[in-house]
Amino acid sequence: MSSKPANPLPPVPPLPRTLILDYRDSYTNNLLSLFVSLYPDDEVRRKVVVVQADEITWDDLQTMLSDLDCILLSPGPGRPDIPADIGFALDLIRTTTIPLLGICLGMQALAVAYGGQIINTPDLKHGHVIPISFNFNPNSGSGSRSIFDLFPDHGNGTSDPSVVGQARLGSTKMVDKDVDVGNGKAPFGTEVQIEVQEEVQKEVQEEEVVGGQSVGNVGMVEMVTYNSLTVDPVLGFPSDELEVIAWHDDKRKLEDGTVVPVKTIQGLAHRTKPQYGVQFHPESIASSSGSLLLLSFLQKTHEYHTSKTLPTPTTALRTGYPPLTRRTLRMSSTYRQVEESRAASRVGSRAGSPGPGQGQNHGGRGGGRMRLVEERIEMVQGSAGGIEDVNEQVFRELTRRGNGRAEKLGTVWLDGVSNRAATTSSMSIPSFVLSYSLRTRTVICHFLNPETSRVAARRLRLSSRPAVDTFWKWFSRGSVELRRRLQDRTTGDRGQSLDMFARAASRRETGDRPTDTRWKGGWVGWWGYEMKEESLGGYEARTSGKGGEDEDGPDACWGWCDRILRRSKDGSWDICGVVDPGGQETTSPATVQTTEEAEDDGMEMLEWLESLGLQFGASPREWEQWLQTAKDVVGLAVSQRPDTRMKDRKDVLPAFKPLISAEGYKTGIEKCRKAIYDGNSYELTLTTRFVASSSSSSTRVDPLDMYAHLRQRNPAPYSTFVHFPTAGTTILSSSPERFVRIDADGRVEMKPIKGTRGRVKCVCDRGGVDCPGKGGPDCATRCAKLDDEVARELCSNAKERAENLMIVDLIRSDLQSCCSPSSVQVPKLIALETYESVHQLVTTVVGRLEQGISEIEAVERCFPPGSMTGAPKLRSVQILDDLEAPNRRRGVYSGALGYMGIDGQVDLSVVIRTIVAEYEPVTTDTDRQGMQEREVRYSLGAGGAITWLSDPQGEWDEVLTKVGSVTGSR
Ligand SMILES: C=C(O[C@@H]1C=C(C(=O)O)C=C[C@H]1O)C(=O)O
Ligand SMILES: NC(=O)CC[C@H](N)C(=O)O
Repeated sequence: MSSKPANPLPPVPPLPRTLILDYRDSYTNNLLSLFVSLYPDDEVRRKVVVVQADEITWDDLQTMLSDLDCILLSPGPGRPDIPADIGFALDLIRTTTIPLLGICLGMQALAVAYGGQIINTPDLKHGHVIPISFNFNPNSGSGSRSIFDLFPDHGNGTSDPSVVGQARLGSTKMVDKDVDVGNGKAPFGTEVQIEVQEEVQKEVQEEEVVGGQSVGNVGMVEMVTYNSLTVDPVLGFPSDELEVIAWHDDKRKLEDGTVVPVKTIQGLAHRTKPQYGVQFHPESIASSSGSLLLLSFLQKTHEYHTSKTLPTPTTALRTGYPPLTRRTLRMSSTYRQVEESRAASRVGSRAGSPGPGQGQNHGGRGGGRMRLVEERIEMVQGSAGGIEDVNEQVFRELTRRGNGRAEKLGTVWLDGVSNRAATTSSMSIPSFVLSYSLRTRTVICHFLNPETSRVAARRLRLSSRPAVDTFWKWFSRGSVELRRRLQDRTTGDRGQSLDMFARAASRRETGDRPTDTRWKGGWVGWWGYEMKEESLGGYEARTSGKGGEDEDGPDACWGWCDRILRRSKDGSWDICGVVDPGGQETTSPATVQTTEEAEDDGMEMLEWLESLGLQFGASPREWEQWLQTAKDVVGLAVSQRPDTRMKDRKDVLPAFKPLISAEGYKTGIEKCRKAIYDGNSYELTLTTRFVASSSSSSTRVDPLDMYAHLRQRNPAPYSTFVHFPTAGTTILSSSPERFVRIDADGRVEMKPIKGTRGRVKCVCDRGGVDCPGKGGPDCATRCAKLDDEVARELCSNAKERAENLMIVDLIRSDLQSCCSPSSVQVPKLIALETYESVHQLVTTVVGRLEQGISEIEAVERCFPPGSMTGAPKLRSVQILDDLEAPNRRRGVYSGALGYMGIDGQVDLSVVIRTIVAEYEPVTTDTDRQGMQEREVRYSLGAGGAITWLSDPQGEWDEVLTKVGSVTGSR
């Protein structure tokens, strides 16, 4: 093969005003990536708008039409012949005159609008890259009915089929024969079809052998498909109206088992109107030449608007198109959010939309004068135990010294453990804890009454306007406002004041990476899976799915941690946190109401917390005390002999039992496959839970002992211990999966995992009789080799790669809703990562926050984690709500756990491989004594992504492997 340089990009027309109607597909926003490959971000933001199809009416659309130059109909779940799925699209297709491009569901709608029928595609394969053959017109330009005219290497007289595969924008093969396919004369799916297909294949082969000039009009390109349904090429195919311009050589299994070749329609064009459709997904990260397809459509759009036959006003657009009007832009929820946030930040010190009373109390209690401070303790790891054991000792010692605060309000340990390298570890005791219940729309704040040192609780009902005020929005506004108060810091009289904001601001301009990305204090806690009710557009909560009373733990819970003890990778320790030079030691009891009954309404977060007498930073004296405590704690721990309890940790975990049987889970898998077959989902992350209770164990085990066991036997990058007794919840996590990390300068990174294999481990030294390497002197080497083979198989497994790709495309689309469009990139696609007990396929997706979007809003827009839902997210989540034991919530499992720092940094894991301990909340001193007696319910969620190709037994085994990585039972 020669190495001719890629074709230059064909001329790009002025960007027409484009409406993308989103049918709640989780990929639609990726179309923006195609636009920004051709036009600058700013222009795309002004001229391209994504609107949820179910949020506008046919009448709304009529009023928008004069503001639009072309329309894209997105992919989506469901069927184009079901009105509830497709809305007014069929009317739109039949009546509109402006250019229109339908993608997947959108193309199917094009066919149905003109009388076509929808059937199941013969060979369901979601997320696979398949070859697409297409027609093109060598003399493209007006009159051509194909939107493949620009595909390499066509139209510039340099067509050399032997090199086209290396062209910049994708791999394409050309043949030199004009084959008459699918234009109505030789309908698809017939005997003739098969002959045609063979003929095409022969031509392709001959062409490759001969390697001569391509003058013909059939090309090939590789694209990703996500469809279960397809346009029937034979029955009712509206050949008077539509022409087939692309197809895939597929196969269909007949009832007698024989497999026959068939073609599936992959591209359509209207014979007279500027309307086109493609069945594949040009916007997928694994599709090639998607931008060329869009460019071709936009060229056709421009040709249409500059055509002499059209009325004058349209012809006048020859030189460019105006931006969309604000009214049209406001139909997009992303636009509205960005606009609101920007307006709010222009108002001055206000963060989000000001709520009632916000800002009235800002001058109080040291507001605006807080500083981030960091001080080294200079204590390096001692000789006792391994480095990780020292961490544990420090944590235990810190808990003991918490003056009862740890016992009453809780402890957090952002651990992160690795067997391979030393990691950082951060510990803290919250000064107050917020928990939120979706059912009552109430936030409860637990804190210590400074007079009595007892736990006090105050409730706040969010305003009665759920659409306007969600916990996400309330919390985001308050947190942004809190962050603002750090901005005017001056350097402290002692210690190093971290001028995070000055640096972050300059980094935004220079693009440098922040140097210190460690946690510096702020919120630690979790977003439970059910918080999707307030984050996922279009979601309708099941009324019966809220669980019984005993299941009613908080849906989100965040503890404020302003004093942190941290260990660096080199083993040294430091303290870090927020200091409020004007802060006071005690709060005037007169300002604090501590009764459970007191309930506030609709106040903004800061205003409310301050009315309770709470502070966000330590006073200088408290900071001194903190430094002393930290020194003592670390000093003692590093000099101590290892705690003997650490030595023998066998069997500290209770025996977990599955909530449903293997058969029950497999029935769920079949239901998932049915939903996929029907076109309602492409992939569903089906989960279940394994449960245990303290009453079922013979001896009561302290959750911290359990966690200590877990961090040793299954070290994971997101190992975390969060203990919030007032919320009745303790979390023991060994999650390997990053949900989202956001740097202080707005860089976002998500790392979805899909594809799991248990590792092969030599167990000879543990007296294993059934060692996979069969024992003997070379057993360890044999096991390592087997382990390698397992990893290799995983990496090349088409089904696992497809599972990963589907989530990656979904996550790219999630990020497109909060990041600037051209910043969303995939630096690492489907890479192997190996952990203590499993191999995983992991992808890295990055972006940069759109100005005006806060980090918590970004988390909200991506929540719940796509790897726990499947795709498309909304429809899949609704299906899973019904499938997974309808009376149970997923709770903490499947949500996000970690920190949201005061400096704007966020690091959250996906809550998997995690034990959640739940009990009656401990809120009074009497209760606390009773805690030893109270029953603790432990649960461990596990599941996996189900696709059409799933094997039920294999999937159940995968669930057991995941559970086993936590319990050690496998
Ligand atoms: C559902 C779980 O894991 C999810 C599913 C995975 C898979 O299907 O391979 C991998 C990681 C997680 O995103 C779980 O661990 O419970
Ligand atoms: N990605 C899509 O748009 C899918 C369309 C349709 N639901 C199908 O399964 O065929």
